[in-house]
Amino acid sequence: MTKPRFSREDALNFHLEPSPGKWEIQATVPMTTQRDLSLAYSPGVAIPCEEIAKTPELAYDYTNKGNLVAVISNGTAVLGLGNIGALASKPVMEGKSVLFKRFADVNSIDLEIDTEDPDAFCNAVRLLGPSFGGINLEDIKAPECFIIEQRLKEEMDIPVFHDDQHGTAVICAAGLINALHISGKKIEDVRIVLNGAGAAGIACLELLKSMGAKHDNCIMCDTKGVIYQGRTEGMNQWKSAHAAQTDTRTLAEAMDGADVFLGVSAKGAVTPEMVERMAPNPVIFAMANPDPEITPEEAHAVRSDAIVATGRSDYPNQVNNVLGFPYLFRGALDIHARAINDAMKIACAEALAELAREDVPDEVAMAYGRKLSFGRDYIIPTPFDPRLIHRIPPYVARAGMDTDMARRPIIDMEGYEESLKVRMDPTASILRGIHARARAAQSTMIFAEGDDLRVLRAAVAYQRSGLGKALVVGREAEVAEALTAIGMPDAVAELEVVNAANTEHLETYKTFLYERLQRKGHDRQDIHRLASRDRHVFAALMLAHGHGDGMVTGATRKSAHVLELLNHVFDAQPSDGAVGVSVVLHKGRIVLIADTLVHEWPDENDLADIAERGAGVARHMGLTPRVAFLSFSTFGYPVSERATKMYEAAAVLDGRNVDFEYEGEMTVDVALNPKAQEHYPFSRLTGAANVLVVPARHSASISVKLMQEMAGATVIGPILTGVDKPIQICSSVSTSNDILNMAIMAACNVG
Ligand SMILES: NC(=O)C1=CN([C@@H]2O[C@H](COP(=O)(O)OP(=O)(O)OC[C@H]3O[C@@H](n4cnc5c(N)ncnc54)[C@H](OP(=O)(O)O)[C@@H]3O)[C@@H](O)[C@H]2O)C=CC1
Ligand SMILES: CC(=O)C(=O)O
Ligand SMILES: [Mg+2]
Repeated sequence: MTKPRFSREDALNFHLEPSPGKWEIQATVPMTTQRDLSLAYSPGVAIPCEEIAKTPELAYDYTNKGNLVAVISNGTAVLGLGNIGALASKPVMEGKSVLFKRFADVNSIDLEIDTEDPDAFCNAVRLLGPSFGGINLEDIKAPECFIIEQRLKEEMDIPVFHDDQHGTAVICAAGLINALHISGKKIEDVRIVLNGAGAAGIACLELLKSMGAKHDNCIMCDTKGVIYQGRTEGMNQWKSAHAAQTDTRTLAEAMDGADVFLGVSAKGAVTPEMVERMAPNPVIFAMANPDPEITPEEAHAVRSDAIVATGRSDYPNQVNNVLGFPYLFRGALDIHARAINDAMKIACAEALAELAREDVPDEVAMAYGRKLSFGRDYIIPTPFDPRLIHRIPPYVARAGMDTDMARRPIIDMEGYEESLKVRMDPTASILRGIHARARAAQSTMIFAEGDDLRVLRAAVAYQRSGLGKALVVGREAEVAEALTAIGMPDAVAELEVVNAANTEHLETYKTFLYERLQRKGHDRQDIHRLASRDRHVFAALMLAHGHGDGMVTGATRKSAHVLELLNHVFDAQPSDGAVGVSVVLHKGRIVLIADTLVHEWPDENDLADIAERGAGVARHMGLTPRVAFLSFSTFGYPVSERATKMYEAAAVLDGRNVDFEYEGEMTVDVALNPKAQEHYPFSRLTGAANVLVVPARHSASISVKLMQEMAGATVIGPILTGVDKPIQICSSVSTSNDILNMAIMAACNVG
């Protein structure tokens, strides 16, 4: 079994910070003035109430019902953990809610209902109907889940969808369509063994049979073995429907010569011996969570011809319902569906299977750090594929419309697909791309400030996330003590601690430093002190000598001071072409601001350099650069001496033949707002600028910090560019996550 890339405490901390749990609620309307209050609440709120009372359909217009799904569980079959109860299931349900938001912009709330009685459960859910556009039932054990879902579907006029049943079945079907495509077999001919006759198992087999699998070719097993005709022990009506006419009694016997194994049972239920006896090119979907029935390593060890999938994200071929429910509900909500029917499920499965067979665009490859192409290790799209959101819901919506499920059909399908494309926050995929590139680079990262707890957490996270090796500069005993104090004693053995006392390179470092500084007033004693006592200088020396691929520092000292120290080892002066670029992420927008670190008062030539560096960073991040030189005037008005260098900088670039758009001078609102740009039809910008070159370091700092404090923007940087090696300088208020982000920037050398 591959070791998870996180520890128990990582998982607990993830749920504890920044606030307990995984989501919170935000208002979408202004709530500042007396007027806001009287519109949002009494008396203004009475008007939409009256309208909805007259025309219930208007609830989709005047409330959040139409984009709100409840994830509801009683905690009786939580992943493969079993019946752990409603309260303990809450982390999974909160997780499902945030997946809805992240992947399909569906608002979702988790509700845990503390009863195992189907009647009580149904009553509770049915009465909640008016609040939601759909109900996602989750992790409710069989056979109660069948009764519950059936009854709620009859009683409610919105989609009720038990994801463990149908979500799993849809993804399993999509994966199987493609796995059989590769193994050259037909669904009508294959012998299928399915282990786990619960919610997921029954639904998977039902869907596959409706797609052509033959009843006589399918054997279903549970904890008692094969479900055969005439068996009485541990049976129910749903299992009986799939009872096979067979002499086999155990899973092992059933697997003999089988073409397909589908597991929705429990960890380790399948042995290598069972897999060994399967037919040529066997298909093995070991979908139990969190641990599969058999690992891909174990299966491949005995059958190199096997096509293997699991429910996990850390192996290729993740057959997990996360690929389905966000898009099924997106499509259903967008037609104000009454239900999610079989046609919509099959449309989803076919669309997913088709997408995996298509050429994978570079943006997906970039997000995964490797090129994916249809084959044994890529039979199903990956969950972070940005095409899913605009490719799958239209199929679901159309199938719903064709089968009379839509209260409000979509008229302009093309427009709908376009609206889905811009619906998701593009910054997420950009950050993911950078993350994946860092992972592919496997850089050894030097964390200079090993005495700082935030830095230690970031170093541990860097290494445990599989991004590469983390070297921490500090004293061994102090690092060990600090890690233990923050509840990470396991990390002591994982991290390599480096210092002047334990390196064999100190003399080499000192000689190098003396050569650089001997004519700048430093004697040998100063050099010794700098190299062996100053961790910023020591870390920079390691980097300069190739004893690490990048470095992160600055969490404990002011960045100007750190930059001064780094200049002892590297050439990072304004005259050397060094530039600091800060990345501001807010409400789905990404804007780079420069120079936030190096040039105090740049002239027009420096500003042109800064523009080029900024454009370079933008390109590295996967953006097409559009540079604006900012001022408080736009194209010469109001006239001001201070704006001169900003339009002159654009003229300097004219002479450099650069291959990106730039324009200036202009105010920041003109730069960022294409509507405002319409007043200047001669402008060379074809859209909102994404690289803002500001007149001086103070204006850079003010704008970045204002965005951070007032708007709550995420800021990465300043990213130091134009220096020989990847060095990133964090700010002293950085969190461990900010420091990790800087390490990731250094690792994929965006500077
Ligand atoms: N990859 C994915 O997307 C999904 C994976 N799953 C996974 O599938 C599993 C089952 O979930 P769900 O259907 O909701 O749960 P249920 O409780 O409804 O059903 C579990 C079924 O598995 C059977 N079972 C349990 N252990 C074994 C075993 N060792 N050998 C054979 N059969 C066994 C049970 O048998 P019996 O009837 O005899 O008690 C029962 O039929 C879980 O691990 C879950 O995480 C579920 C949904 C989605
Ligand atoms: C993925 C999922 O829903 C489960 O394992 O239960
Ligand atoms: Mg589940």
